Parts: sequence; structure tokens; C-alpha cells
Amino acid sequence: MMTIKTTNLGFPRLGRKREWKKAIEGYWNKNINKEALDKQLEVLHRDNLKLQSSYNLDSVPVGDFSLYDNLLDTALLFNIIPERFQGREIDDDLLFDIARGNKEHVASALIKWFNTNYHYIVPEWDNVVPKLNHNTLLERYRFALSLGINAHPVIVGPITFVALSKGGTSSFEEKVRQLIPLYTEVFHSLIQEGAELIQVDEPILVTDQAEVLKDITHEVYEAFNDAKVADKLIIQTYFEAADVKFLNGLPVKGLGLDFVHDRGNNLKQILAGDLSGDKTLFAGVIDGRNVWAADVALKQQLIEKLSEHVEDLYINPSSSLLLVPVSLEDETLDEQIKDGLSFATEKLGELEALKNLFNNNNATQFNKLKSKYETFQNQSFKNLEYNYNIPDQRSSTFEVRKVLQQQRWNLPDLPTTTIGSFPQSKEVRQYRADWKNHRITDEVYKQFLKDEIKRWIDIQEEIGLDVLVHGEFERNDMVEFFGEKLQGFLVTKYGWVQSYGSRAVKPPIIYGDVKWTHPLTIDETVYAQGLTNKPVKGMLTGPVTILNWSFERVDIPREVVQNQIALAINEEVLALEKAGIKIIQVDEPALREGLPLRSEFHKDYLDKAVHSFKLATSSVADDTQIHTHMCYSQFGQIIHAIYDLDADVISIETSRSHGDLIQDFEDINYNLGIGLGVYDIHSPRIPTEAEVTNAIERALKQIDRSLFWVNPDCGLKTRKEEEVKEALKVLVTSTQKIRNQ
Ligand SMILES: CN1c2c(nc(N)[nH]c2=O)NC[C@@H]1CNc1ccc(C(=O)N[C@@H](CCC(=O)N[C@@H](CCC(=O)N[C@@H](CCC(=O)O)C(=O)O)C(=O)O)C(=O)O)cc1
Ligand SMILES: N[C@@H](CCS)C(=O)O
Ligand SMILES: [Zn+2]
Repeated sequence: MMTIKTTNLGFPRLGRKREWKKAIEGYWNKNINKEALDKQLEVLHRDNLKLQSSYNLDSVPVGDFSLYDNLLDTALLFNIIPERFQGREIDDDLLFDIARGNKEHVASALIKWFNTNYHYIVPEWDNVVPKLNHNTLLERYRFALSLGINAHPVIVGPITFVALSKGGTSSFEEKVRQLIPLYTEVFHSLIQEGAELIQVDEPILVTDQAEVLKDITHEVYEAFNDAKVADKLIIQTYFEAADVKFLNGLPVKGLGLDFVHDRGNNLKQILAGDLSGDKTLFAGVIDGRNVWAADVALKQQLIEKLSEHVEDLYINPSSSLLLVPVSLEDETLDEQIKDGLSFATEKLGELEALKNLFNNNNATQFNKLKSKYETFQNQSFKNLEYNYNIPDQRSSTFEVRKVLQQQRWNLPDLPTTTIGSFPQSKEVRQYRADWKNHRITDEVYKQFLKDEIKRWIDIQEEIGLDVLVHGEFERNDMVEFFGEKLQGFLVTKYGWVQSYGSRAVKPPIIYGDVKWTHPLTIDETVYAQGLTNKPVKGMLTGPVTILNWSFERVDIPREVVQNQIALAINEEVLALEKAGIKIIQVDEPALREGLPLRSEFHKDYLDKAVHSFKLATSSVADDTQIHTHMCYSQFGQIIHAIYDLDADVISIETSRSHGDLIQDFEDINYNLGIGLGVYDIHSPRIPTEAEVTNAIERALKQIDRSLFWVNPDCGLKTRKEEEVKEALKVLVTSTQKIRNQ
């Protein structure tokens, strides 16, 4: 049996107690200076490297640590600076301004990293002059060497970098060609410093785009070969299967393939002999984006199979561990469930156990993990039940429902509303933290929530909105909150995962059958409704989003879990309706994110998503109005599925995409209620009346006026109270003026 080696593709930068977030926000808020920030981050970076190294990895990744986002780091390295920020010194303050915007300029766009809930900063090519700036990757590599750690640099590859960029007049190929000498220079510098492996992330090569990118991919890696750097490069892919034969034809040292999310297709190609003997394989055998302990016995078999076809084998997580929490160590979870879990640190332990089994014939760790896995599996958390006898179709058509709903509410022309959340102020978060830590009683916390709801109902009435919301003050997050209340979920204390910049989420863990056992949102919603004669919209998160933003079990079909969640949400929808709440919004902002990276799998995904949304929402009476909301979405590919949801009203983010998105809806003759986001909530900037009026009027040229609603792009939880009040006043005033015309 050959010797195997272990490595990693990236580690969470947040820190066990979110030290990274606290340091960076401390600097932004001017609580610490740059020197202190650098010092704190250096400690965290060093600890991350040392921790990984302590698991006997043959190589530890370096370059994954960042002050905000890796794609942004690469953009700065190659001087791809947005035009409006050009001319400034290339330093960390520039990096933060590009990521967050400043008084003068808007930030660069944030987009989901493939099918994950992590967001990267989109590089902008307008009027850029690519060149090599300060070589931060070399600096980070030297840092690892100075700690005596055997490390390999990680960088996003040129094909993926350009594919995820926007702007500029040059073609895709021209942009890539401009980058070749710059990448080459960086690779040279690293090799000179002693790098034996360089991990070049090219996840774009597992998507539908891979086919048309073959020629340029070939050209780039041949050029690296001519420059004598390719023999150190590993082309790293993840999240889907790659075309192994094609990648094998590139003159590089090795390939990184995902053997967890590849639907078996990477393995098939390896077994078919598509990888030649001179290539090193970096096999992603441990799930890098879920929290379940590996079935080590199964992994042992997988490694055995691979080793029969590969001469030089590394095993590693299937993707960067950025997508999972840092460590289980601080969690006080039910031991039975804890046995079944594995966060980033524990995953490194799984790799070490497998390595010791194969190389040293030492099965001690392996047997321990195997027995834990079996203990967890033998528990009866799941019965896979989801029998149901409820409709997945509204009983009447939209035309009939619309008349009945209008009779009930008599809403004005162009009704105004918001998306659900109001500011999660420091005070709101502090009250919740105090309540969770038993520093205040349930009564005090509940009274605070009531006061906050009342204050915001009054504000909404004063501003003149038509459909009000209670504000979501009782929620830490739109998914974690439901995870806390539904059976079958558990929530962690420190299981944070970076979502964008310094913002993190704590995805709940679905460990068993999901069930609704008691009302989730009734108290707050009914209380809010009792304070006003205007309708208050109930506010729920939909099954597709709850599933996507949780860690789901991998041994239960997704469809089963999704439908179990749908049934639970359906119970809540009916409970709200029974309590007199007849407008109910079921948010699905993650519907687009979960779309498979290969179009051949889209239909199956979308059919199941639509079915579960309809299970959750179709049981209501005709005159109950179902809303849904989506944001961060590129709608083109999923527009038909959105129509099929048959929601009475959809509110969507549009302000950043201007007219394009409205066109998508017009193209399919979308004929249901539609609320267009008329201003960008990610920016503290207050929109002008002219901007909002213009957004509404432009949309009304394409959308039937009787179907049209006016709302912000998304929830307002990250904004300050004054910003929200001012912006909503502008929204209502602009709408009223258009009504009166
Ligand atoms: C719509 N978005 C969401 C996504 N995914 C989700 N699961 N949820 C989403 O809403 N994906 C796409 C986008 C991403 N957008 C965001 C927006 C905002 C955040 C965010 O603000 N995250 C917060 C953490 C929020 C939270 O859960 N807070 C808890 C705990 C608060 C806390 O830190 N408490 C302190 C003590 C109190 C204090 O002093 O402040 C502590 O425990 O130490 C709560 O409110 O109870 C963030 O800060 O990162 C994320 C994604
Ligand atoms: N109702 C949620 C949706 C966010 S996507 C909110 O308003 O925050
Ligand atoms: Zn949203």
C-alpha cells in the first residue's frame, strides 16, 4: 500500500470566538488603531496555521487568510481596482473602502460564491492597468515559513478570477492574457522562496461555463508551463465533478477533485483511468461544507480504490473549511449528537486518523472515530416520515384570489410595504444576549420586544406605509430563529460561519425529523396586529431557504427534509391565518443560491423547490394573501420556477440590476403581484425622491399597475433607525405623488 499525504484547502478565518470579526469591526469603529489590528490578526493567523499544522498535515494552506475576501485580495494584488477608487495608495484602508463603500463612492458588488452562502467582492475591470502590486501572497507564505510550517500558497486561478469579474471593454481572453505574466511572476517568487506546491483554485471549471473556457484554460496553463512554473501548480476544483480527462491534459503537477459533491462522477473518471500516472491527486474525501462526522470506514474504502489508480495521493477536505464552524470544543451539545458532528478542526483529525491507518498501520484514532460514527447512526433521530395530506395547489386561480383579497383589504393603488426586519440595534442584540445568558427574565425580554414592536408600528403608521410588519426583533437570524423552535434542529453557541465581510451566520443543524410542535411567530405578530387597523404581514422563512442555510443530514434525501420543513411552515401559516393574520410572507432568498452548478440538474432542483414552497403555502383561504421575497438573485434561469410558486405577491431586489430584472419578468408575461425593490438597503445612503420615482415609473412601463407594489430591496436589519425612517419617508412620498398623478 502506498503512502498517503494529507493537506487542507483553506481554514475559517473567523477564529473560535469570532476574534477576526471583533478585531476588524473594532478598527472600523475606531476602537483600535491599525497597529493593534495588524497585531491581533497576526496572532489569529499564526494560531490558525499552528492549529492546522498540529494535525500533522503534510502541507498547510496559506493565502486563504484575508482581511475581507480572497477574490478582493487577488484583485488588489493585480491592480484590478474599481475606477472610482483608483489613484489611492494600495493599502488595507483601500481594501476596506472597496468592500464597504465610503462617503464618496459605492462599494463593489457582493455575489454568492458558487452555490454557497459566502459572498465575494466582484472585481471591476473598467479602465484598469493590471500590474503586480505588493506581493501579499509571498508575504503570507514567508510568515508561515517563519513559523517553521510546511505550507503551500493558495490563490484563485486566472480563469475563475476573470469569470467572476465584471466591466472593462476587453474580451475574456484578453483579460486572462493580461494576467498571465502577473500570475507567473507571483508563482516564480513563491517557487524561489521554496514553494513545492501552489494551489490554484479554479472552481469555475466545474460549472456549465467550463466547456467554452477549455481553449483559454489550455492556453493559460501552457503559458505557465513555458514559464517553467506549471510543475508546481495544482488545479483545484470543488462543489461538482470536473472533466478529469481535460484537466489531465494540462501541464500541471496535479489536480484537486471533490469526491463528496461530485455525484460519483469524479470517482467514475478516476476508475476509468482518466488521470495519468504522472499527476498528483488531491482527493477531497472529507466533506468541507457540512458538519457531519465522516463515515471513516467508507472513506477508507474510497482511499483504497483511489490508491489503485493514482501514484501520488493527498487526501483533504472537499473544499475550503471556510464554510464550516471552527471547532466543536466549546460547544455544550447533547453528547449523543456531538458524536455525529465534525467542524473544521475535527475534520483535520479525521484526515490524521486516515493517514495513520494507511501509513503507520495505527488504527487507534480511526477506530475511535468509527465507533462514534456508528453510535450516532444507531440512534433513532430520523424516521424519514413526511406523510401529508395537504394541497400543493391553491384552490382558486390568482385572478379569483386577487379580487377576494382586494375586497378584504381595499389597499390603495401601488401599495407600500417593507420586507420584514427593522434595525437589529445594539440595544436589541444586547437584550437578546442578556436574556439568553439569564441576566434578564423572560418577562423583561418579552416586554422589551413588545415596546420595540409598538414603537415601530407607530413609526410605520406615521410614515404612511400600507402593509405593516412587526419588525422581527425577536429573531437573531431568519433561519437560526426557526432552527431554535422547530423539532429536529439544534443550534450551536459558537458555530459561526462567515457570510460576507465581518458578518457571520450560525446555521442550525438538522439532526432528525423536522416537526412543528408549537407556534413560532404568533405572539409577536398578533400583538402587532392588535396595535393597528392596517394589515400586519406575517413573516416566515420558506423551506428551501431554511434547508439551504442549515447544515442538513447527508444520509437523508434533501427532498425529504425540505418537505418536512415545508409541512412545519405550513402549520405555522395556518396558525397565523387562524389567528387573523391574512397576509403572510414566506421568504425564499436562497432559492437561486441552491441552484446546482450544472444545468442538467436544474429541473429536478427547481421542481422540488417549487413543490415544497407550495406545500407550505397552498392550504390557505383564497382571500389570504401569500407573499414571498427574494434577494441577491439573478432571476433569468429561475424565472419560470418563480412564477410556478404562485405567490400572490413577490417582493424582489432590483435596485442594483436596474431594468434588466424587470425585463425577465416581462419576458414571461409574469402576471402575479410584484413588488420591486426601489432602493438599495445595503447602503447607508438615503435615496432621493427622484431616484425612487424614476424606479417606480420605469417599472410601470413594463408591469401592470394593478399588480405593482412598492418596497425596499430587502430587510432593514443592518441599517440604522434614522436611515430607515428617512428612506421609507421618501418611498411613501414618491409613491403618493405617482398615485396622485
Ligand atoms: C439575508 N442574508 C442572510 C443569509 N443567511 C442567513 N442565515 N441569514 C441572512 O439573513 N445569507 C445572505 C444574507 C447575508 N446577510 C447577512 C446580514 C447580516 C448578518 C449579521 O448581521 N450577522 C450578525 C450576527 C447576527 C446574529 O445572529 N446575532 C445574534 C448574536 C449577536 C451577538 O453577537 N451577540 C454578542 C453579544 C451582544 C452584543 O454585544 O452585540 C455575543 O454573543 O458575543 C443575535 O442577534 O442574537 C453578525 O454580527 O455577524 C449576517 C448575514
Ligand atoms: N424577512 C427578512 C428577509 C431577508 S432576505 C428580512 O426582512 O430581513
Ligand atoms: Zn432579502
